Amino acid sequence: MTDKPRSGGCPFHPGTGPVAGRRGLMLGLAGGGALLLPAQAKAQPAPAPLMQSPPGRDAGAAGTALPFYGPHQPGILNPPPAAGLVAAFDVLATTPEELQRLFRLLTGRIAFLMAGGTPPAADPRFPPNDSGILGPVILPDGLTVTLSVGASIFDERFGLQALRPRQLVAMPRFPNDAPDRDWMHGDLLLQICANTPAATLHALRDIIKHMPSLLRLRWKLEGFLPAGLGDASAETPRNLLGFKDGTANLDPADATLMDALVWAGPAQGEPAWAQGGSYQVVRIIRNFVERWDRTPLREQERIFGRRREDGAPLGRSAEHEAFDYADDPDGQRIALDAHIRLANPRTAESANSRILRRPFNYSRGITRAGQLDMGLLFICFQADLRAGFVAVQERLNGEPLEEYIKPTGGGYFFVLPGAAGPDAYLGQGLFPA
Ligand SMILES: C=CC1=C(C)c2cc3[nH]c(cc4nc(cc5[nH]c(cc1n2)c(C)c5CCC(=O)O)C(CCC(=O)O)=C4C)c(C)c3C=C
Ligand SMILES: [Fe+2]
Repeated sequence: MTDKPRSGGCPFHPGTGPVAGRRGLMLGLAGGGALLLPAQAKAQPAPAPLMQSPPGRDAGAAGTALPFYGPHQPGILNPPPAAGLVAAFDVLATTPEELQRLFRLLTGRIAFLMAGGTPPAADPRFPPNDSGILGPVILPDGLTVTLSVGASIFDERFGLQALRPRQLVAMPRFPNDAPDRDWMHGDLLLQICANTPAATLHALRDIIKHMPSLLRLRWKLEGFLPAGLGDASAETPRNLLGFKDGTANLDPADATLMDALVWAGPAQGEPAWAQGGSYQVVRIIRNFVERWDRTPLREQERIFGRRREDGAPLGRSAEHEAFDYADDPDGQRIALDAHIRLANPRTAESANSRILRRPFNYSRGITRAGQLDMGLLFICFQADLRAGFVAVQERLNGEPLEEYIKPTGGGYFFVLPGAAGPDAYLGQGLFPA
């Protein structure tokens, strides 16, 4: 993580915010617990045990608070935890001033939720201050909330047309797509990730409750990973087609690589305010799992170009073995139209199209035809949308995997730069000082 934690309290609940330290952050809770908040998700000792933890939960994990303040928002470089959802909103604000108020309010809620604390008791004649689903003390549980904007926020409503990130448009339809407009686009997107679904839903409900006149939910999808990655050394999680997904991802610990391929700014021709942001692509991709489960293993592996059992590239012996296609020009080992070969042909030219993937699996009931409605909540980040996602997707168009997948929703968004400190707010650069 490149986020630098700073000291800061919640503007709504003074005294509940974290106190910054170089290596870790201590948070005092009303319930009597003391939490060690790791400043960097990797290279940190295990969080200190809590005196008060939810029954049956790993106390250390529940107490983990990730830093919110810094040049970039959280939820991009830190390893994805077990639960992640995306929620797209239409903005009900009608003036630039109301939009600014919305960004300030959102920032305050996110800073509070990520730090954790005790909501103040309310007069019982009024609605409680908190949903209560996490109990009386809100444990951060590795929560990150990442705020992005869609192209529509730059329409005529708020006078922001000249500030639109230059590649931010409504996501177009790709050849294999079956777009469902009820599950697409949005003025704002929140990506909410945590160790448990309860923590993500708690955060979503808190945010919705606190800004009823400013936001309307447009669509939402909850995702999960078989076991949260927790740290970078954890085993690569499997998708719902049974394959390890994330093996050849960019290394988020490589700051030079992140600067070149993930973080946008004037170097990519973006407006100055966008420095430290990133293009976020969300794709809801249904998997036809009934058909997949009746497909021979050899065919499944040919389609991806990797072994199902251990994720090794076909013809190699280990998941993370370095390789390219120079010794396999005719596709004897890895077919020319295998997913990994099209996605990244490993040529000098395709090096520019590498993207940071951060997908979750999803499962949302059944279709009208009585089939399982599950698949991949594909999420990726890049500094340059055309050079990144669009170039990769165009190479994938027509791939054999398409027989088993159907993209139905999602959108293009731009992750706002991080809030520098407690006096700053997300989206601040969009408004005159
Ligand atoms: C446009 C970008 C991509 C989409 C959309 C996409 C969908 C998708 N992918 C899988 C499963 C796997 N993908 C894997 C690798 C991989 N995928 C992409 C891009 C998109 N995938 C890239 C850039 C890569 C890395 C290629 C490389 O550098 O070698 C793998 C292999 C393991 C891994 O490296 O992660 C799997 C498995 C599904 C199921 C899916 C849509 C439903
Ligand atoms: Fe993929």
